[in-house]
This record gives sequence, C-alpha cells and structure tokens, in this order.
Amino acid sequence: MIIIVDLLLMLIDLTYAILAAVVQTFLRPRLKSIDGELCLITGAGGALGRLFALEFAKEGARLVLWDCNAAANERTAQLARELGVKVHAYTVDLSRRESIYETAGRVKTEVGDVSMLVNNAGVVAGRRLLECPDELLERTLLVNCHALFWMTKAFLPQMKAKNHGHIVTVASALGLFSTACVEDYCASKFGAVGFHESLTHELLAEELDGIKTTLVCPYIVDTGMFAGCEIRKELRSLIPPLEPLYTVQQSMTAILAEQQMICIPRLMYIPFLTRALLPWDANLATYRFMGGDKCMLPFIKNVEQRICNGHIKSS
Ligand SMILES: NC(=O)C1=CN([C@@H]2O[C@H](COP(=O)(O)OP(=O)(O)OC[C@H]3O[C@@H](n4cnc5c(N)ncnc54)[C@H](OP(=O)(O)O)[C@@H]3O)[C@@H](O)[C@H]2O)C=CC1
Ligand SMILES: CC1=C(/C=C/C(C)=C/C=C/C(C)=C/C=O)C(C)(C)CCC1
Repeated sequence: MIIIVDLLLMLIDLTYAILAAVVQTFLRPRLKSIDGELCLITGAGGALGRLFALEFAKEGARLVLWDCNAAANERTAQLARELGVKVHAYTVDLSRRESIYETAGRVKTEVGDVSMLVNNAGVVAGRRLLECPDELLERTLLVNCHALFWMTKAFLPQMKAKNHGHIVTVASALGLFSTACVEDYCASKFGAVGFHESLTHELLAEELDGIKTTLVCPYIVDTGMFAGCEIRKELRSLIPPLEPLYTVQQSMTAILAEQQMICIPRLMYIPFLTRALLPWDANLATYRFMGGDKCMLPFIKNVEQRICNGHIKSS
C-alpha cells in the first residue's frame, strides 16, 4: 500500500519537475545576489576564467583567483580590482594534490571561507593517443578531473558547516558526447560530469539544500584552446564557435539562477540526448554528415604545427 502512495507522490513530483522546467525555459529566471560572497575561480588567468572573474566582480563578489600562470592571473586580478572588489591571487599547480591542499590552507587563513567555487581550469593534450607522451595524457585527467576531488575536499567542509555555498563545474559538451582524437579530454570531462552529478546527489541526500551545484557544458569557444577544431563547412554558420563573453554570461545566468546544468548553446542538448536514445550507428551517421567525426583533425594538425615551430614543447 505504501509503495502505491509513494508511486503517486513520485509521479506528482515528476510531473511538477517537467512542467517547472518547461515554464522556466520561457520565463526570465530569478537571479540570486552574490554580493560579498567569497568566490574562488581556477584557471583565472585563462580566457574564460578571466571573464568569469570580471562577471563575479561586477556582481560584488570578493575574489580568490588561482592559476599556474602567475602573470596572467595577476593581470586578471588587476582588472577585477579596477571594478572595486577585493581580490587575492594565488599561483598553484592543479595537477598536484599537495599544491591544491597547501594553497587551500593559505586561503583559509589569509582570506577566509570560500562560499562559491568555480572549477574552470582545464587542459587538453591535443595529440593522437598513440603519439602523445603519457605524462600529457595524465595531466589532462589530473587537472580536469582529479583536481575536482581535491578542490571539493578542501572547500566543501566550510560550506557544509553553514549549509551555504555553490560549486560550479566547467565541463564541456565533450563531457556529454564524444568525438575522435580527444580521448584524454573526453575521459576527463565525462569524469567531471559524473563527479558533478554524484556530488549533487550526495548533497541532496544529506539535505544540504543550501549548497548549490551548476554544471556548465559549452560547445567550442573561441578562446584558442581548440584552435582549428571545426565541423562541416556548410553547417559552421548554423553552429558557430561561441564567443567567450557570451559563454560566460550564459553560464553566469545559470549560476545565479541556481540552475543544475547548462548546455551552451541549447542546441547541444540534442547530441546529448541522441547519444543516449539512438543506436551507435545512427549517431555515427549524423556525426559523419555534420563533420563531427573528424572535427578535431585540423586542431591536432595545428598543435603539431605549433610544436614544429617551437611555439609549444613536444612533451
Ligand atoms: N575553449 C573551448 O573551446 C572550451 C573550453 N571548455 C573548458 O572551459 C575551461 C576554460 O577554458 P579556456 O578559458 O578556453 O582555456 P584557457 O587555456 O584559456 O584557460 C585555462 C587556464 O587554466 C590554467 N591552467 C592549466 N593547467 C593548470 C594547472 N595545472 N594549474 C593551474 N592552472 C592551470 C591555464 O594556464 P596556462 O595557460 O599557463 O596553461 C589557463 O590560464 C576549461 O575547463 C575548458 O576545458 C569547455 C568547452 C569549450
Ligand atoms: C561531435 C559532434 C558534433 C561536433 C561537436 C564539436 C565540434 C564539439 C567541440 C567541443 C569542444 C571543442 C569542447 C571543448 O570543451 C556536432 C556537429 C555538434 C554534431 C554531433 C556530434
């Protein structure tokens, strides 16, 4: 008898959740205030990280900026300070667990409790699997995936103590569906998506409803990280690479609306769904038609060229 009641309650919840999601698609979401929150952004010296920092600064958040590139990070810090917020920049190597824990300890004593964590830093090997040095493949997993464990272990306890916080995972469309020649990246971003989902379940199971999570899954963004990656010529104007500022503004709206997940552009929900719904060969046929199967080849060529020209190291 109890199971029948539970089943009915579940069906009501399910219907409500679907209707709410449909309605929210058409309504302007209510955005929360983050004025005075302490927000830590990783990869803050990079393209999206810098824009995230400036958007959080505009919302009045105090910033803690992490990056391995001290000069680029300091530049972001300067730009954010010009917007009138307090900024603390730290040089850290996210591929090293001890570096994360040590820097997290310094943040706790020197600045205070972080209430918003934006795990944005990311890398890609950009080589064919069989030609890629092992260390480079490992680095992608360490930075894009393992660092999420250590960052969360370092900062979640403070959030739990107050039942207040927000953890943002910048993953990728390539964490939801995959393509050729980016095995390291897809493995790490699928890992990041799984991490985000499991953490979200854990927080809800513990009734820590004051700690929010948001997963950000963009398509190619014009930051240079995937320079050369392209789909079939005729379809490029239909799904062009994203502008970095647009990507960050869309992500900010999702974060401030406490949205669980965002695909940018929305069109990316389609390959995400079809990957699960259609047979492998049907997906393959659409990938081939759209040039999704070989989209990374010019990117890999580009990286090879930059190695030849000495612009990047071979290992
Ligand atoms: N660009 C794109 O097309 C897309 C990007 N994304 C994701 O968005 C995020 C930001 O990407 P984007 O801004 O384009 O990339 P960038 O390369 O511009 O920025 C990444 C930043 O992270 C830093 N970083 C790299 N490794 C480490 C490390 N071990 N420790 C500390 N910092 C590190 C980089 O430093 P340095 O430059 O010195 O290496 C850089 O400043 C990434 O997670 C990426 O995977 C998702 C979808 C599409
Ligand atoms: C595979 C594939 C596509 C191409 C996707 C691309 C090119 C994604 C690139 C993403 C990047 C660079 C993410 C970085 O984090 C299409 C055309 C949407 C159709 C469906 C299959």
